[in-house]
Amino acid sequence: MPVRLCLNAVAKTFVMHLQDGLSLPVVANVDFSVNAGECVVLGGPSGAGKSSILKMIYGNYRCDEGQILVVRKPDEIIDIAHAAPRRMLALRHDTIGYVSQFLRVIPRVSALDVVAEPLLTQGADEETARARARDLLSRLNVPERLWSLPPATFSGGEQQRVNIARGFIADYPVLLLDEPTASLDAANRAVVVKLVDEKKAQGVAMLGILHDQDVRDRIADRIIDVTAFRPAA
Ligand SMILES: Nc1ncnc2c1ncn2[C@@H]1O[C@H](COP(=O)(O)OP(=O)(O)OP(=O)(O)O)[C@@H](O)[C@H]1O
Repeated sequence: MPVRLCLNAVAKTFVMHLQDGLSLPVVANVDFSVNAGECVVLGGPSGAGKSSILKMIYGNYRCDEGQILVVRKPDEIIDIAHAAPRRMLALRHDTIGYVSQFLRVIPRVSALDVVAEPLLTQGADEETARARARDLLSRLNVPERLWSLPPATFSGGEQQRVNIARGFIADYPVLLLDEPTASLDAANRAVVVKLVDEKKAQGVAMLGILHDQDVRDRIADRIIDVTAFRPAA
């Protein structure tokens, strides 16, 4: 399967401006790639830099060195490390999705519309987007009586499942999974495993952080140990 995401010699150092410019090197020489149709999981102990790598790929953290190459179209490869903010926004719109456990609640927007929105912005018609949103909410066992309500008052677990539905609904060639199953029950963890399998079958390249050993064993095609990228002392 073709490569969709490739990190070359990536490095990140945090500079603490309020602490006399103290510098905290987190990762260096990060080299790996993710192919279409596979799910790669970042492993390693707490503080090793897994989230920092994911955040650099999504453009939340600046990448200090190296290249983060993503294939947007067969003839368009973009280096996220040097992408302008506008280009990064375009990538988030059509190329890279991010599924986390936390829902950013939008006031007065129903759960159904929160879930349908990423597909609508990718150009799907309203009927298709809402049908897919209903399907995902129902698969993730969000009670139908909640679909027309804004998720602000939902329980933590319900909000999390709305967020997962929102993360999986659109058709991104690259999907970042940031602890998507944290605190889900076994039945809903199994649904997420199935959703990941379906994305693999569609050729989506996924990179994740998953502390849940059982889910990791079921979805990881490869585990990359981030301690290998520890900066030299
Ligand atoms: N915005 C930031 N400013 C300063 N230091 C940061 C920042 N983000 C992360 N770090 C530091 O970088 C190191 C790696 O953090 P990161 O969250 O990437 O690790 P992780 O492997 O994802 O850990 P965990 O498994 O606990 O989530 C930590 O020492 C953390 O304190």
